[in-house]
Amino acid sequence: MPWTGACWGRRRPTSPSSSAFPWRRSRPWRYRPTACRASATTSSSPKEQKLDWVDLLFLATRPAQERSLDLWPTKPSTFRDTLDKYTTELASVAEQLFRFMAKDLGVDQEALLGTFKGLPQCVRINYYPPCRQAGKVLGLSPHTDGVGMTLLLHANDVQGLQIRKDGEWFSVHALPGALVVNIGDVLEILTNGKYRSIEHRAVVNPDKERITIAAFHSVHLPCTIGPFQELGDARYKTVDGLDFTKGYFAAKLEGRRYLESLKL
Ligand SMILES: O=C(O)CCC(=O)C(=O)O
Ligand SMILES: [Fe+2]
Repeated sequence: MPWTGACWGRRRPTSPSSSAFPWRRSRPWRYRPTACRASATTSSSPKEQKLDWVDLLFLATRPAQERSLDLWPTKPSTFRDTLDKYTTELASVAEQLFRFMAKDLGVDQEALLGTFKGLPQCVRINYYPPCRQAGKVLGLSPHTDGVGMTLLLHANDVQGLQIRKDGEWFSVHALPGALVVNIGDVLEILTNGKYRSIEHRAVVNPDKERITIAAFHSVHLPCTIGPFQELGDARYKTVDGLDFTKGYFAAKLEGRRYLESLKL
């Protein structure tokens, strides 16, 4: 997403120790409010407020000058290099997918790619600890991604992603090692609703920890986000890229979906 820097986030009330996240032993939690979404799930009353059952590490990975390397873990020693290589490969996958989509839609490839110029990218590494009362918590509450496209890897092949269709939740059974491609709000606007951004959430496993890596591919700022003219009468307002980002987070904090307000 179009944030910069990095953050250490803690989004659940208790925090059992874990060998999967060695940096947790060496550093206290650190927050950079300007660089992360550290909000808890919103609800009508603070008493009912629930926190997501997830520990997360959020890092800006592209463009390279946006990286806050001081916040990139140094343990294991392969972490930085591996993340660098992995995210570089993912950016190429995202570019190819954007090209295929443009071809499929009959819109100019370069115009579509121009919105994502330089392939700005952030990564969110999610660690969902097991929870005996899994039915009472959510790993990640329902949301849509405020980006073009998210590539999600089930790093330890434990399932838990669900999508909402026609008001019902369905489990996604990701193939081992496969990337799940999530369409984000920006692509829904650009494609005039031909590609729909999907509402999703993560549930927690009672016995197994779950680790996922979400790579968000967001717009290049400054830009404007609006439907391609080739795709018929606009069904969404055109909005400035920065205003979109602000609107997305403001609405999210209030438990609303910003995209709805952009529909014509
Ligand atoms: O971990 C998952 O299954 C979903 C992650 C996700 O939706 C996100 O990080 O935005
Ligand atoms: Fe998501």
